[in-house]
Amino acid sequence: MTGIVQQLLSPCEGENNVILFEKIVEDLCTKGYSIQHQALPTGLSQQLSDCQHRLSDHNFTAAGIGRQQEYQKNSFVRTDEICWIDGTSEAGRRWLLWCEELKAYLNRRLFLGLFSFESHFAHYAPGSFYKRHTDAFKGESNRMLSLVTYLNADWQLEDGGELVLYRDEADREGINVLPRMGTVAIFLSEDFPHEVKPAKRDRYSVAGWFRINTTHGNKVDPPR
Ligand SMILES: O=C(O)CCC(=O)C(=O)O
Ligand SMILES: [Fe+2]
Repeated sequence: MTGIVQQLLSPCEGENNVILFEKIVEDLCTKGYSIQHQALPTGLSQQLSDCQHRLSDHNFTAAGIGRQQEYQKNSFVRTDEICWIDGTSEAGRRWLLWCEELKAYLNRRLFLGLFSFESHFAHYAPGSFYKRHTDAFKGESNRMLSLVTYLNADWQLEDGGELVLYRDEADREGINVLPRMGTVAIFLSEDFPHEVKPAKRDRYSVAGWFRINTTHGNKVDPPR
């Protein structure tokens, strides 16, 4: 663990993280994905939720698909709104540090060579969705691991809005994940098509990606 991260964590929080991170490692090795409930350190989900609610509407923009020049809004595919997390808020900083710690742990245990992390708040208004998609295409992207955490208290089955994670292209059934406060879903970005079903309530989350560095020759890896 890096010094700065260690300083900001209580000993107990550090230990809990290691137990959780090890479960994630085991799941990633055996299944390629991991779903963990009440995974975030005490208070962090609530802190993120408060932070997201304090952000006003103008901080959020309609989400798009694709990267850089190919980036485009496409309301057939997704209708959520997003706001990137840059670490200017206390909640954002704590979240980024936790993800940094997870990244270091995964690199140490699995030699993944994860290099950077990017994440955003997302808001799905009632009826919003994100159709079946893959976060990275084989050989084309440097997104290696996708991570989502949810910020919705008292979410019930009838509220809809599940994340459905498909084991491969042929899988039509999938694994359903309710977007409940503190649940974390993490999966190999290239291997798991997934979708967000329309919800009946406002659905709040943070989605993020661990990336490897694809800088080579004189082509520098862009930040996003
Ligand atoms: O919110 C979720 O459950 C998943 C979001 C997602 O797939 C994405 O932002 O790429
Ligand atoms: Fe996705």
